[in-house]
Amino acid sequence: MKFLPAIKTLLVNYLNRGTELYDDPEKRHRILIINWFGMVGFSITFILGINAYFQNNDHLAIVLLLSCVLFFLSLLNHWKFLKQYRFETSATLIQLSLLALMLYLVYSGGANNTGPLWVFLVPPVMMFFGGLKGGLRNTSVFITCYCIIMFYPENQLLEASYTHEFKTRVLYSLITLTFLSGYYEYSRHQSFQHVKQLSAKFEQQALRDHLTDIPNRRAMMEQLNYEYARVVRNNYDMSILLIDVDFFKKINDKYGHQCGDEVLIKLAKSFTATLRKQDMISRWGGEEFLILLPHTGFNDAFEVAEKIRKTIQQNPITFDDKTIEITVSIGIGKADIHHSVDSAISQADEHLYQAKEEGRDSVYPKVDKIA
Ligand SMILES: Nc1nc2c(ncn2[C@@H]2O[C@H](COP(=O)(O)OP(=O)(O)OP(=O)(O)O)[C@@H](O)[C@H]2O)c(=O)[nH]1
Repeated sequence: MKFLPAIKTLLVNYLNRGTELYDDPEKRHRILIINWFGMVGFSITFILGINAYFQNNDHLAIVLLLSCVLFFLSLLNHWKFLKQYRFETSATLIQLSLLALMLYLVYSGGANNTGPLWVFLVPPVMMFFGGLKGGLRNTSVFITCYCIIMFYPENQLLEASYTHEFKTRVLYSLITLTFLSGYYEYSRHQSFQHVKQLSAKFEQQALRDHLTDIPNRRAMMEQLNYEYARVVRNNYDMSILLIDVDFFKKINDKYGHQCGDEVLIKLAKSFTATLRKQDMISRWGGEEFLILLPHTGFNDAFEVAEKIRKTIQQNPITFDDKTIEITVSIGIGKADIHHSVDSAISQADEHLYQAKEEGRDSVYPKVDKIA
């Protein structure tokens, strides 16, 4: 029994082969199905083919072993083209092999006239591979072919012989199963879409600050690293502004925490309105905001910072009929091929400290202090 976990790992690894190449869950699902059905189809047709051979049912043995080869080829093609997403061809090949095999079993009766019992595989497998639309289309084509073979006048298209009741019962069951499989596929798709939307929403929420509804620190770190990769590639500058609200504790103490929250929301809006489209603002933490200015050197960053400082200073915030004078201090940091994102953040932090030391309502360094 010790080998059971090893077999399980082997099977899971086999089934997931190639799924790691894609992020899209739909593609991963399709790869999983091809791996799974390719293996099941290959094994079953191989075993039944050998069995038919030993029972001297040569025709059936040939058809089954031929299908087995087709399943194997589709798997080979699938693995070969995994990275190019050309495994659609494999999916089509598997479906065609299955449909042809099923029609042959209906026509010939298979082993002791039990062949038509396999046709119940068709609706679920077609839905798995083709989704609701493709599955319904392929199953309808199959049912039409089934009807032509089974109900052609005087059984001229049949090698086996079945009773009329048997043919119709199989047909009714097949149609019922088609509806059930279709409904199952529809619900699966709906739940899948729902989960996808939810996870996109959560992902979005995880990157936004709940209070101000601007990107949070995590989102900013992602963007800083993304932007820095471009800085290194193209050898240009980028600047960051670290903004801190002056004496914010006093606002909370004097007007209450709710007012403090409102001030932060309005400040976030004001910063956003002042910036260019390509700039990005984030709530860095508490009463601190960090702005990313791509493609911007110290001089231009200073101008932007001054504009922000003056706008805040000249536009007091109103809350419950009270007018609250606000000022901010801003530290500038610069990243280039020699200075990483982390060093730019530390620099902005030091400069913010200098701006506070200068008496607040200030930007540091000043243009004239920039070498
Ligand atoms: N209302 C509100 N207050 C916050 C929030 N986050 C942080 N604060 C408050 O912000 C205040 C920051 O105070 P300090 O770090 O002492 O700084 P300051 O009063 O702004 O003084 P300086 O930075 O030196 O000008 C603290 O009282 C925090 O409780 C928030 O989301 N909402």
